Amino acid sequence: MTVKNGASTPSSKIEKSPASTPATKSDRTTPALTPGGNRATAKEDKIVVTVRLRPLSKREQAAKDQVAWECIDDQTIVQKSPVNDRSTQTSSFSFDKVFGPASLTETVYEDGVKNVALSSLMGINATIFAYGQTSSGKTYTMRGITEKAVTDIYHHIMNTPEREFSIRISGLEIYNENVRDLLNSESGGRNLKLLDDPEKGTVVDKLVEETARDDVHLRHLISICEAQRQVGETALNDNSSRSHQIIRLTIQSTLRESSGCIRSYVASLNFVDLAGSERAAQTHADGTRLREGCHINLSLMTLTTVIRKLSAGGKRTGHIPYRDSKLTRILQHSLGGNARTAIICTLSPAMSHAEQTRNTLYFATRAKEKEVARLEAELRTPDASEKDMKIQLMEKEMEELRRQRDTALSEVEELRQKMQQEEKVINRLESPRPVMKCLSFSGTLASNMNVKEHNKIVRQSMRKSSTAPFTLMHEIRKLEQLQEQLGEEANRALEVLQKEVACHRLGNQDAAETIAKLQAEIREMHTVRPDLREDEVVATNKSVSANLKEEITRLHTQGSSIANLEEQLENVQKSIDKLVMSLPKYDEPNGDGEGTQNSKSQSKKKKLLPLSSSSGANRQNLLRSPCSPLSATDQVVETEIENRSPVNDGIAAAEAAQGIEKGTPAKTEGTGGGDASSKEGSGYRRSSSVNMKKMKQMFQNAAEENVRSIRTYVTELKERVAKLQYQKQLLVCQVLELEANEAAGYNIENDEDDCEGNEPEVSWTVTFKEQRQQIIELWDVCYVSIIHRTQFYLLFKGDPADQIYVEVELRRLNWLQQHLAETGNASPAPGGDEPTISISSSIKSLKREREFLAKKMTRLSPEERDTLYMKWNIPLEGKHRRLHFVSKLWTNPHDPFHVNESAEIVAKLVGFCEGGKASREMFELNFALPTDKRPWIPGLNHLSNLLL
Ligand SMILES: Nc1ncnc2c1ncn2[C@@H]1O[C@H](COP(=O)(O)OP(=O)(O)OP(=O)(O)O)[C@@H](O)[C@H]1O
Repeated sequence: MTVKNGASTPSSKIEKSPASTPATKSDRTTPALTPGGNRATAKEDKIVVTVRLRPLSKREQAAKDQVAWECIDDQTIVQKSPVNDRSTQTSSFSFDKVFGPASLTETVYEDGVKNVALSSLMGINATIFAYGQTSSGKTYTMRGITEKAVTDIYHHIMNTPEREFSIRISGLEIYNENVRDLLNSESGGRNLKLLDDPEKGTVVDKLVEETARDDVHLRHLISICEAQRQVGETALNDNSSRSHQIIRLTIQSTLRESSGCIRSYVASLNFVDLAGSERAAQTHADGTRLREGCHINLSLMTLTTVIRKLSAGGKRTGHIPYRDSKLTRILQHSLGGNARTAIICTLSPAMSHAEQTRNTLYFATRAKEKEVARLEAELRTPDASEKDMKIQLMEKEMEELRRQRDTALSEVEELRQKMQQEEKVINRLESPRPVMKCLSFSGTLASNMNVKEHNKIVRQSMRKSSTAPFTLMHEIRKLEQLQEQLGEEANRALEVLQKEVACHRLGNQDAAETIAKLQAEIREMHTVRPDLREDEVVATNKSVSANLKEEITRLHTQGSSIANLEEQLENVQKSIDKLVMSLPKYDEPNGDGEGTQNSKSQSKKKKLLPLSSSSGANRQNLLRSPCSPLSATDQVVETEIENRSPVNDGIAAAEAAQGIEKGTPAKTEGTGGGDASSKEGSGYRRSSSVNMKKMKQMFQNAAEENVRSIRTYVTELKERVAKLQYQKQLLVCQVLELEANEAAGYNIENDEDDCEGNEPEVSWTVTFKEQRQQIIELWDVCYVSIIHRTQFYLLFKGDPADQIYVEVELRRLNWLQQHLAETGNASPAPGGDEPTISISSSIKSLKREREFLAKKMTRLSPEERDTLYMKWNIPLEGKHRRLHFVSKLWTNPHDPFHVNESAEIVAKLVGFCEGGKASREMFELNFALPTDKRPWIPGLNHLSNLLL
């Protein structure tokens, strides 16, 4: 925070009763801190308070109302008063900025709001309030401000290609302490509940939150909120001046690099258009007495009280009544803590409204006092710049923690050895011989009693000095054990799995090669031996089929080992989960910057999983996994530095407040160590200056990071297993195709001929797109299972390694299409073992599948369902809307957007879409189902029969 010295504000020269204004109050104590703002650049303030004076309205002009206020410079507004006015009321007010009647909203935004609003892009919560009496211009100002903020936000996004942004929006209105969703027209003004979330604070239950696709979409959603509020106005008459509107943007951004680091910001930006302030003022005018018939706006009153209490700053203010109203509960984190706030107080210039205007200015003054109080409190610390330096030191120390941890561990090791030696010395002292030796050696001890006393003192002093290292060592040993347990278990399991997967991959490669060979042979037969007789072709087909069958049998035997493999993967997953559960949760400071002494039960939990030097081998193994390109500690450091959420800042603040000295070992006193402690092992003293709590946190983070990387690795393994399974099934398809051709007496079409004409330079990407589109269209005409489509679509996205799957799927579908065309609606062969695939059986299967998915719609919340119904034009009041909705999925193969969305929805319904990892999780899920539970995949009925 830069503080400019000096200049008194212009207001101090004009004020009639300076003592009553906050400006002079501050001037008296710390002249550099006038709220008017020469003190500091507004952009650095946590609360920026500005006022905007609108022009006289037409109505006021018509009523010949007089202009009562004047902005004499860009920070001061004064009341014009008749010459003979002897009132002692304050007539001059100073703020960060004062905007006169000619000011544009753009200027108000640029000078009073922009910096606060844009801090939300850096992970700092920000709130913009418009406060003022009815018709003073709150909505007028707030609309323009919101519009400009949206423009700037998207401008920033465009200019920050290295980060990926996501913006979510929600809107609500608080009227008469009822919370109404402004984005959900169907809620019919339902009062939403407020819930206390231990992590997020107060949350509005069932509030719709939409993700904005782009700026146009975001503006559209904002306009829906505005429109909803207007609907409410008509229905509730006067509610515009009594209701508060909050539009909340949640802005999240992540660095687009595959470093595996979290490196993300998330913060909310609230635009709050408050109710007319005269409601609160009326009640104030009467003290706390309720005026009969006048409905008091509880939220606004509480907001005023909260601001007043906060403005008492360093003085003991006691309880801050955030919870007394819905508005202050919802905005609690934006009013206190590390959030940034801009308050725009809108004023009518009319003489007839002078009193209300004055009340608004008092409110603005109190709000600014809050900032002044904060700064004063900051200045009361011995040296503000020293505090800044401490924060910087802390940040630097984050980088050094890894090194310090290693140093600490090796020092502990040294200490342990030293102590062992000391123990030996003690033992020698306790035994008779060493006593004699000691006696004879020193020659200064007069009696046996003296020797005993001496030994006792030595022992006591050694034990005292050893208390802290013992505790630390004990702690570290426990951590090492846990770490080793995790490392060994995971490494052992992974090693086995890696081997098995490699074997299976080899086996399947063999199979693929066999097919390729067989196909080549067939091609040869057609090209080299055109003279081949039909019966010879059939015979050859049979042998091809037999070969493939052999292959399938082999794969089938592999099936059980794949199942084993999956089981083992599950076990690894479970043991990892168990270990993760056993990881202790460390106390974290709360948002108010106070170190939370978490519940006793938490503090009783087991301690940490460190990466200790002695478990270096395990650590190396774990970190060598493909998903962990950075060392865990690097990641922790980066995450902590990047993630400047108020909570994290709170940690730093809390520690600063507790006066934790970092990197200044000499100042730290060992507990119970006494002189002996301070003399003994300076190495340990250095390590003990490292904040133990932080060090533990580092260990925990590192261990968790390892677990995460193992998890990712296991997920990858699972994916590979799923692909192997799929490959196996596709091979079965080939046999099926051959058999069908054989039964129909066809020669095998050499589809490879199609490929021969392809220019080699045609890129796989282009081919993939074309083939996938063909596949999508064929799925549609063949009534293929939509779960299968979803799986395939999400799993095979154009990776060159997918080529074989895409080609075989295309081939299978071509065959299926032909087959369906030929069999038409043929019934199953009477007495036949295998059901014939027909159009009607496929349609039936598909219908059953849609019914199954309709039931799965319960996986979505009612709000999610309603949003989807609206989007997909399903009447919300329809009786069978779930089925109606599901029946629309995967019905338009020509619309890529439709296809993509259908796939995502189906994936979600089946339950493998969480965390946006549909493609990873979905495949295994499908194959995890017993084949008899997946009867809807045409063609796979055959396969399962063959496989069983
Ligand atoms: N700075 C301004 N310049 C010109 N006209 C303004 C300005 N501010 C407000 N107005 C006009 O004054 C009228 C009242 O403004 P607005 O509706 O924004 O007030 P409000 O404080 O939101 O009122 P309410 O509390 O009833 O919602 C509107 O017609 C608006 O166009």
